[in-house]
Amino acid sequence: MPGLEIRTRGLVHIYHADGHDVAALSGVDLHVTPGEMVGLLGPSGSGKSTLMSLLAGVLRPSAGKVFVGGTELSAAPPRDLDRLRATEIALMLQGAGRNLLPHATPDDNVRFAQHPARRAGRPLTDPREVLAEVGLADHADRPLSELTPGGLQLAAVAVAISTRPGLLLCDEPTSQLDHAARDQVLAALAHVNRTYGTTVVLVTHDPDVARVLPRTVTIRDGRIGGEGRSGEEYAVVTADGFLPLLGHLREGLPPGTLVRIHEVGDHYELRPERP
Ligand SMILES: Nc1ncnc2c1ncn2[C@@H]1O[C@H](COP(=O)(O)OP(=O)(O)OP(=O)(O)O)[C@@H](O)[C@H]1O
Repeated sequence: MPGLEIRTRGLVHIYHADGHDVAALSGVDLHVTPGEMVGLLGPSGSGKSTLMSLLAGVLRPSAGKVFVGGTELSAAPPRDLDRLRATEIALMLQGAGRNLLPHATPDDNVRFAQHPARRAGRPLTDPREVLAEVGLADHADRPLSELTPGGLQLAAVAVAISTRPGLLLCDEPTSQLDHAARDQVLAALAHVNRTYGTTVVLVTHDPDVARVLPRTVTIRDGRIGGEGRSGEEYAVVTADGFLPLLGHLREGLPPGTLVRIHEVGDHYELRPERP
C-alpha cells in the first residue's frame, strides 16, 4: 500500500510507575508526509521509543492526538488498532530477536507474520520474494542460529515488510551491527522506501546513519528539539510559539539568560545580555 502520513498534535505521554509519574513526551507536534524516510535522534531517555509506540498504536497517549493515514490512533478501538498493526503499520522493536520466532526459519517467520493479513484476504507477496528483497534469498530455509547479527536484522526487516505496510517504524535497527551489516540494513530500508513509497521512521544513535537520511527529528526532554534537512540543522517553532535552542547554543545560553531578538533585514539576531 502507498505510504501513510503521520500527524501528531500536542502529544503527551505520562508513565505511572511505582507511585511516580514520568512525563516521557510533553507536547510533540510532528508531521511526516507519505513516503518520507525520517530519522529520530535524541539522548537516551528523551522519549523516542515512547513516540514510536504511540505511532504504532501500541500505547495510547495521555493527551493529544495521533493520526496515521486516515485513522486517529489515539481514538481508535483496540480491534482497529490490531488490524492496522497486522497489515498497515509495522513496528520493528529494538533487538532483532524480539521480532522473530527463534526456532523457525526466515521463510517461516515471514509466513507467520503474514498470517493475519492472509486471513483477512489481502493479496500477499511470496515470502521468498520478500526475503530476496532484503538479500536473504540464500538463507530462507536456514535456522536463525546460523544467521549473523546483520542477517537476523535483515530477517526482522523482512518480517516487518511482509504485508507491504504503509508505515514502517524501526527502533534502532542498526545498533550493535558492524559497518557492513549496518549499511545492508539501511539499504534494505531505503529500498522499501524508494520502491513502494513506504513511510519509514527509524530511531538511531549513529551519526553516520543520521548523515545519510534526508530528514532527522531530534527529541529532547520529550519535545522536538530540532530538525536536520540534508545536513542543515534547524530549530522548529512549536504550536504554542516556543523556539527550542539547538544543542550547542544551549551551552552558551544557560537557563534564565535574557535574550533580545532583533530583526535584521531578512533574518533575526539573538543578543544575550551578558552579566
Ligand atoms: N514502561 C515505563 N514505565 C515508566 N517509565 C518509563 C517506561 N518506559 C519509558 N519510561 C521513561 O520514559 C522516558 C522516555 O523513555 P523512552 O524509552 O521513550 O526514551 P528513549 O529516547 O527511547 O531512550 P533510549 O534511547 O534509551 O531507548 C524515560 O525517562 C524512561 O525512563
